[in-house]
Amino acid sequence: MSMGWPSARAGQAVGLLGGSFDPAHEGHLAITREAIRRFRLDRVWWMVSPGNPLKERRPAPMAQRIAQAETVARHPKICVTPIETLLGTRHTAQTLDRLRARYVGVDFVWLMGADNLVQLHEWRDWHHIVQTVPMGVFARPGDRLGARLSRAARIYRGARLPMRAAPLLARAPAPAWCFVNLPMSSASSTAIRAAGNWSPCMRKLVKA
Ligand SMILES: Nc1ncnc2c1ncn2[C@@H]1O[C@H](COP(=O)(O)OP(=O)(O)OP(=O)(O)O)[C@@H](O)[C@H]1O
Ligand SMILES: O=C(O)c1ccc[n+]([C@@H]2O[C@H](COP(=O)([O-])O)[C@@H](O)[C@H]2O)c1
Repeated sequence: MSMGWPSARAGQAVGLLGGSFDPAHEGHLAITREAIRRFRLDRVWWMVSPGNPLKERRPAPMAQRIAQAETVARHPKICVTPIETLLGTRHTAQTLDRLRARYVGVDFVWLMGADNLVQLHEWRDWHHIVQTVPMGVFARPGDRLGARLSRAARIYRGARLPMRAAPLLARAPAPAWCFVNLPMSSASSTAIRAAGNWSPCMRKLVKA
């Protein structure tokens, strides 16, 4: 398990999938594979969050979520990282500012599911986020319409790129975003927790 700083060179395009990963699942992997292919990304960092500022529930311990996410991230371009813990940040706007200062010349793309576009206007400094990083948004069951009608989508409708321009997203000046209509995955951490599947999966990991 790598708990250090992930590597990236100037000129590379790096997707950032921030999340609780409590636990990680096939939905995370599916959107990451699509992002790599459609946005021509060199790497995707799964940024395992110390805790979503809008969620009251405390997630499982960081080391446990990282270890489990690494078993799901079966792709040579995915790096699972606790980088927000290293940076000492929790809000995405601040994380992005720190990453840009540390990884000069790297083109970052923010990746998220449609459920997060629906509530993006509740995030701290959300206009700053949209205006400084291109974003790839992925359809999620139940959230497609809500995402289309969301405040962020309406305010920034002029910055939406058509799918045929997806290969240019990482190099596009913000604001710029793409909505990806992929075969949707109904996987969710909430469903896994509700089914009580987190603990058995960790027991297997501990034994291995
Ligand atoms: N099945 C999915 N389809 C599209 N996007 C997804 C899917 N699962 C997760 N995501 C996106 O991945 C990011 C990280 O998600 P997160 O770790 O919170 O998982 P989650 O399944 O949404 O968790 P929870 O159910 O606890 O809210 C978010 O931007 C989320 O929208
Ligand atoms: O910055 C904020 O205000 C903010 C509010 C809600 C969520 N986020 C980020 O959105 C990402 C997805 O969160 P989650 O819990 O849906 O996996 C994760 O990186 C969070 O830190 C960020």
